[in-house]
Amino acid sequence: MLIIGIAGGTGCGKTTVVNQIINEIPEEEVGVISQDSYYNDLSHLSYEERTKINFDHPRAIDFELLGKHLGQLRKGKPIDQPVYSFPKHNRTGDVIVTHPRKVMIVEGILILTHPEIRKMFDIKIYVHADSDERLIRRLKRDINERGRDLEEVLSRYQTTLKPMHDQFIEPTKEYADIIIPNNKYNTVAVDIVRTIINDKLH
Ligand SMILES: Nc1ncnc2c1ncn2[C@@H]1O[C@H](COP(=O)(O)OP(=O)(O)O)[C@@H](O)[C@H]1O
Ligand SMILES: Nc1ccn([C@@H]2O[C@H](COP(=O)(O)O)[C@@H](O)[C@H]2O)c(=O)n1
Repeated sequence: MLIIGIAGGTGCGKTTVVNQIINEIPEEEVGVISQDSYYNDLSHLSYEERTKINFDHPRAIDFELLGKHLGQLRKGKPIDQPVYSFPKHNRTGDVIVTHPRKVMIVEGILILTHPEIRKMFDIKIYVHADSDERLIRRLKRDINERGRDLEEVLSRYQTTLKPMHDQFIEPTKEYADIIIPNNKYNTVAVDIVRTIINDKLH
């Protein structure tokens, strides 16, 4: 099994890059795990309390469960990947049964911050886009798809997102084997990663 970790700040285009990479790979050959599925279960908190959580700090992630799941996949066992709801700021209680594949891609802002998780990746990729570009993308996406408004996104950006990005996320670029510049769609970089994967598959 080849496990590829894809990190980078919010809105840099991780999900988009992953979708471009797996686009032409048969479903039974590749699997995707999103770090967002591993936000801590916050069912013990009220909705109001959950809105105040710093979701950009490594402590917000259940790395223990993520590590356990990656270990199970390596051993050829399927996992129950939790389903996350951004509008509810919590796990939904549902799971997606994720089967081990020859290539597993793990994507998320904080996945390279954790030493044990980092060690589990055969290839580490960091997707870079400038912070103004990421903020614009995040605004549009969170308003259209994640049930947020302008005030929510900007206030989260100023209070937690930007400081956490500078403190925890951007520094993990140094661990990357490959850095993908993604201010514009980068088809060349996507093709290179696809070639590496195809090499593993055939
Ligand atoms: N290279 C790009 N140029 C313009 N928009 C992009 C690009 N990559 C992604 N987007 C858009 O930006 C938003 C955030 O991208 P997404 O892949 O969800 O980022 P991430 O997973 O890193 O948070 C999405 O609406 C997506 O369509
Ligand atoms: N309830 C939540 C949980 C997380 N976020 C934000 O999501 C971002 C990470 O996801 P990407 O797809 O953008 O990589 C992160 O910056 C958190 O602020 C949220 O808004 N609400």
